[in-house]
Amino acid sequence: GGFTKTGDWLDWYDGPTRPSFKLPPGAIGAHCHVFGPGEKFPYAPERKYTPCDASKEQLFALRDHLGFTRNVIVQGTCHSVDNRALMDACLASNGRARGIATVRRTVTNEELQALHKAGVRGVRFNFVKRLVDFMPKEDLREIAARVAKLGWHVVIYFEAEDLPELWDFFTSLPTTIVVDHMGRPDVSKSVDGPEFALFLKFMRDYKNVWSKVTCPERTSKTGPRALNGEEVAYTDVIPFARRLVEEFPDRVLWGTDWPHPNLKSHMPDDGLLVDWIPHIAPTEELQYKLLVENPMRLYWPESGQD
Ligand SMILES: O=C(O)/C=C(\C=C(/O)C(=O)O)C(=O)O
Repeated sequence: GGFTKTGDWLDWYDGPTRPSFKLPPGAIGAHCHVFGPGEKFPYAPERKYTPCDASKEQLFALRDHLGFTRNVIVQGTCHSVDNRALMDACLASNGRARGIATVRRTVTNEELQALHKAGVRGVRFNFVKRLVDFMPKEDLREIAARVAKLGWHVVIYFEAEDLPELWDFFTSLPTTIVVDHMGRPDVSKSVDGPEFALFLKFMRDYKNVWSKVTCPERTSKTGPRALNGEEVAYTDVIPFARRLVEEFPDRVLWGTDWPHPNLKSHMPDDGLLVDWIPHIAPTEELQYKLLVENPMRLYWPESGQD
């Protein structure tokens, strides 16, 4: 167990525990990354951080160790618009991985077709300042309109305080929208406060908006071990994730976010992250929607059955 440190942030947790929570058959980890390996898939010169290498083989081994059947792999900003590592992992997965790519408006139709053939089903728009220099909104609108024709959706990553200014842009997108990490709520504020109320309004008023109830380790102030000694991790994030699961049971997704880029305070044991799921999805029905039905409908619709 434990972690080593390369570059400017912690490496992923080596030797994760086997979860005590039994994932339902067909469970899908709907947010993770592959990084490099750098000598085969070089990191983008314009990146704002250099990750540790995190290969498809290591991702698939973790998938099997935790008990997932499929993965959705999300392009990391450290690879920018070079989706080769993502495509390589999806193609190597025997249909068990789908991808979310990053593209510029100059992407050709042939490139989009190749991405689709590899298993890509969406693009990611990132509004986190420490990760990227933003693309112009008109570029993003054009990309969204083009990928909508492929049946793809748009994954958005932003910080809660930026939702008001991004509201008009987000609510004008023509596709399904999947929000990364609940829009990073400030969990020191009340779950019934005005800040999270805006996010709830986003999902209540726009039925095409989904959210990943992920990354408690990025927003929690109580940290990996509750200060109250309950031994439940990230207790301050549970009310936010649970509210979304219970109010929007058909529009939530979950994933480990392995290999957890840019974490500095600690590195979560992925097995313990899986054990967090029953705290936010307290019934078998909610767990099955979160982990199987919803991601299957969005990423493997052709498979019909779960
Ligand atoms: O892995 C995550 O989803 C979160 C982060 C990084 C990225 O998403 C990325 O570089 O693409 C972060 O918050 O640093």
